[in-house]
Parts: sequence; structure tokens; C-alpha cells
Amino acid sequence: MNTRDIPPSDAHITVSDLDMAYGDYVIQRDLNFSIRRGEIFIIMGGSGCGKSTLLKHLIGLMKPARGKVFYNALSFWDCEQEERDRIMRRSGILYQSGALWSSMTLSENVALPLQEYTALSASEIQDLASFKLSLVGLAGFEEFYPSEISGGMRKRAGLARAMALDPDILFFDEPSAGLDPVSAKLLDDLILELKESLGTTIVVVSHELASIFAIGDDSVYLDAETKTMIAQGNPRDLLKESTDPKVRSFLTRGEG
Ligand SMILES: Nc1ncnc2c1ncn2[C@@H]1O[C@H](COP(=O)(O)OP(=O)(O)OP(=O)(O)O)[C@@H](O)[C@H]1O
Repeated sequence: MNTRDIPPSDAHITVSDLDMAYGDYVIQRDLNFSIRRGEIFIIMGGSGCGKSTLLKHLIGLMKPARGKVFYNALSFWDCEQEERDRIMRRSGILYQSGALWSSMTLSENVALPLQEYTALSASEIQDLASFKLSLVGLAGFEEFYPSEISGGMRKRAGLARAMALDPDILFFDEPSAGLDPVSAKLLDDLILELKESLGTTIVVVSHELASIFAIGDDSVYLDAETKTMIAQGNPRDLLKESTDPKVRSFLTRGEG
């Protein structure tokens, strides 16, 4: 494994010699990869391999047992707390459930981070919340409560909230979980649109193959057994070229 002291210049996030552990229990070792600016990067692998744990490391919620996570050229855990907060404010996160406040309208949900982190006026915030909702196809739903809309719409509203502060990086934890195939496809289309129109770097944890092939520019495959990454690259290329039986089995649902 190579040790990267200086991240490559087109890298937005670089993971260098990363070991992840809960106490003494090591989940993954020797992770080395870069996520390029403006690409959709997929974290994939079987159940329990450590995908969510890796996400927690990328969003600054967990400290590496060993190794570093760089944002641009900044090593996250070597920064002062203030700088870490600044880096994390440039990230938006969409959790599986959409994680909306049920007692607030969609507009109020999207407005919340704007109220917390900006000095904008109430009417500016309201306009911006409406604009963000329109970006995810929810114009006209500002006054609806989460319980009044479908699961797919809730995810999109969660996305509008994650985008409230114009993040450089968007993280998605299993975006298609619990969605029917048509809603899942609509969400994939939306993710692709955001990449094209806003140039946002997008990191997705997923084991939905249709989605992985539809949106992934690059990926890493974590293996639970050997506790390290055993493949990296464009998922469609991996499907064509990987000779690793575990990677092939995952990408072909056990048929390749
Ligand atoms: N808070 C925790 N404390 C201790 N062990 C944990 C904790 N969270 C997860 N683990 C363990 O870490 C390993 C990886 O879990 P993780 O949730 O990251 O995997 P995953 O690939 O996201 O799984 P899935 O696809 O099933 O959601 C599992 O063995 C899990 O039991």
C-alpha cells in the first residue's frame, strides 16, 4: 500500500493508510483512495463490511485508528476544531430516512440550517428554502408536513435541506433504501442532475446495483472477510474487468 503524504491535486477527499476500529475491534485496514472533485463516488460492499463506518470517518464523526483523511490538502484531524467545523459546514448529509423534523413543514425543515448558520433575513431564508425545494422537484410543497408526502418526496426534501448551505460535498447514506424502483430511479436522475448543474462532489453508500451502475463514476469495494478494500474504479469497468470472485459476485448478484 502506498502512503500519500500529499493528496493528488484533483482530489477533494483523500483517505490515506486509514484503519477504522471500534475500540480494539478493527473494521477495515489500509484504506487508500481519493475522491475527485465533482465526481460521484460509491462506497460499496456486502452487509457489515464497514460502509457506514467509512462514511462516519468521511464526515468527521469518527477519528481514524490510524491514517488520515484529507479535505483538499488539509488533514482533518490535524486541523484546529474551528477549521474542522468550517470543513464540515461545507458538507451536506442525507441520511437514509431523510431525517426531517415531523413537526415542521418542508420549508421550515430546509430553513433550519440557514437560520442556524447564516445571517440572512427571514424573507431571504424563505425564498432560498423555496428555491432549494424547487431544485429537487418540490416547488409548491413548501407548506406540507413530512407525513403528508411520499417516501421518495421525503428523501428529496431531505436532499433540499442537505443542500441548504450550498455544500461542496454531499454524502448519501443508502439513498434508495425503502424506495420503489421508479422513485429510486428518479432520485438517481436527480443526483446526476445535481452533479452536472452544481458540480458538487457526491459520495454515496449503496448496495443497489442499478443505482451504482447508473450514477457511479468511481468506487471502492470493502471486503468484510479480509477487512480491506479489494477493488477500486468505475463500477461499470469493474463489472467488465474485475477478476476477483467476491467483486464479480457482488456486481452480478452472484451470477458472474
Ligand atoms: N457503534 C459500534 N460499535 C461497535 N461495532 C460497531 C458499531 N457500529 C458498527 N459496528 C460494527 O462494525 C461493522 C461494520 O458496520 P457498518 O455499519 O459500518 O457496516 P455496513 O457495511 O454499513 O453494513 P450494512 O450494509 O449492513 O449497513 C459491523 O461488524 C458492525 O457490527
